[in-house]
Amino acid sequence: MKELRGKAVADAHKAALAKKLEALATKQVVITLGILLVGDDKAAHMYAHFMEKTARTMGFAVDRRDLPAMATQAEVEAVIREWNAADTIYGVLPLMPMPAQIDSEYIVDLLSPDKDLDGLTTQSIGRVIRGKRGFWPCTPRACIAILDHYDIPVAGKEVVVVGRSQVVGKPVALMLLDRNATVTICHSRTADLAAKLKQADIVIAAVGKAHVIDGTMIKPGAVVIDVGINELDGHTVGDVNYASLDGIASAATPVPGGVGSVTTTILLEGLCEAYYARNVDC
Ligand SMILES: Nc1nc(=O)c2c([nH]1)NC[C@@H]1CN(c3ccc(C(=O)N[C@@H](CCC(=O)O)C(=O)O)cc3)C=[N+]21
Repeated sequence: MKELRGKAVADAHKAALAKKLEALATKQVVITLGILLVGDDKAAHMYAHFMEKTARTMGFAVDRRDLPAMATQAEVEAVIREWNAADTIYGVLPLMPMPAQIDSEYIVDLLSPDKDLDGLTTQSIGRVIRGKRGFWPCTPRACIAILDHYDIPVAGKEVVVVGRSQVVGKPVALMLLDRNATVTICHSRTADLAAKLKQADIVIAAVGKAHVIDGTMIKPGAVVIDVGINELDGHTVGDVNYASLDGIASAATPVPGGVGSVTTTILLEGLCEAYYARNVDC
């Protein structure tokens, strides 16, 4: 079974991005990423840390705001309004989930769609549905980047997406539909998940439950893209029991070291696109 490592994909995208940034560095251009973290969700803190570190290493500026778990709606809104109006802020990453007292859907839709790098706003989702250019959610884009990097054909293939979240399941299904796959979306109410999975040439696992899928449920030769990032006995594991795929799947992404390690670079590509979108003459 071929291991679809995210690092090779991230490195290829980073190399192309570094070239673009080199050209901008000569013009003393400062491109700032706004990172908004509210509360103490562990995964959100981890991602904010990865994102800030990678952004600074690549030469971007970062304005990171960590608000306490008891922050008020007004305090969170104030940061988004400030960044919407700030010329040097080209993109914003509002980490999810936010604490229960915050209306995060309202916060997301307050964000200017031109700075919505993670494709969370209603307008960005609408662009995905219409197949229009714009900021599509980064994790689905990372899945597609991995399939492209390893030359895995999608057109005409049976794809089963497991999970129907707004940030992964639904957008990735639409993006694969856009590439002429035949897509089935399975979820917690699907009657016979194993039977559906057995039809799949490509499986996108985006459930958020450790090892909910194993090799007995996979068609021999299928490709498995595992979006899950779960804790199990102190380790990070995916939605798929990776070891059980051996001898069954033809290729699969590991967790960690698969999709997760690509999303950071995809978001920073969007940050650079946002700069060019606003400075078309450059
Ligand atoms: N608006 C928003 N967008 C997100 O995309 C988002 C979010 N909020 N909130 C938090 C979750 C979590 N998340 C991760 C992405 C990559 C890794 C990652 O790079 N993981 C590495 C290492 C994992 C490990 O070593 O534990 C890997 O999979 O190789 C982790 C976590 C994005 N999130």
